[in-house]
Amino acid sequence: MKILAIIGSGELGQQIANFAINDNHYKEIVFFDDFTEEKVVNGYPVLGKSNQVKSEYEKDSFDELIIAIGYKHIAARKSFFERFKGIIPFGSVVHSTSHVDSTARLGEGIVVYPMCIIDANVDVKDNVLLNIGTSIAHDTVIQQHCFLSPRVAIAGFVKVGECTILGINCTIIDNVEIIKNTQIGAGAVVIKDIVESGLYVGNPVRYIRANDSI
Ligand SMILES: CC(=O)SCCNC(=O)CCNC(=O)[C@H](O)C(C)(C)COP(=O)(O)OP(=O)(O)OC[C@H]1O[C@@H](n2cnc3c(N)ncnc32)[C@H](O)[C@@H]1OP(=O)(O)O
Repeated sequence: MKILAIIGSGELGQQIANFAINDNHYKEIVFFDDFTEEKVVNGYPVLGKSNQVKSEYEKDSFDELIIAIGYKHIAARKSFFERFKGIIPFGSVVHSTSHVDSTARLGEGIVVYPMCIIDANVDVKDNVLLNIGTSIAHDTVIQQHCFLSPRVAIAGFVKVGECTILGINCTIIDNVEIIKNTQIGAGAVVIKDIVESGLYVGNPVRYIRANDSI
């Protein structure tokens, strides 16, 4: 079994670390974090800042990398992934209680929390996080760096653009396309294409403002 490095030792990183160990995906965890001086977080060592990731990889301190930066900093999520792509191998954690159809494709660096369903021909691109109980129906594509909150429900043939944040319990009907850098609020219902990036809420969704987290 391998050693996983996680960038970000906050709550998200700690959750991913626990899934990775308790669900038997990795044998050890190490953190990198630009914002803590702690040497150990939740029992896992912090090896340094993000500028030490490459040198620690070269010293064999870990095997694979995952970015644990959440929806409040989605641009940083993307930028860390791009900084290390092709230099450090990305890992993934797909919780064993989730169902992934054999025809689905999962990218690098993805995290699938417990009790998710990823149906036939779904394409989840690199560095996407699916939070607990999210369902993605057949032939849907989730582009890179997206953050899906708990219990998001997506119907078939949907296209979600990169760096999109889907709020808890939102619903997207079939054949809809959502442009990149969009944020959808909690419990919202998307019934037609979203062609302008921004923040949307309600049922059916309405645009409220530009998206500050992108
Ligand atoms: C494991 C985890 O925890 S993962 C994270 C899960 N968390 C989420 O999914 C959070 C999703 N966030 C939301 O839904 C937030 O309400 C946001 C991002 C949509 C907006 O937050 P804010 O920027 O603080 O907006 P604010 O509260 O000022 O609301 C702006 C307007 O939108 C309305 N509004 C905000 N959120 C919603 C919503 N989810 N549904 C309907 N209307 C909403 C407000 O009533 C307000 O309307 P008004 O101007 O007519 O009074």
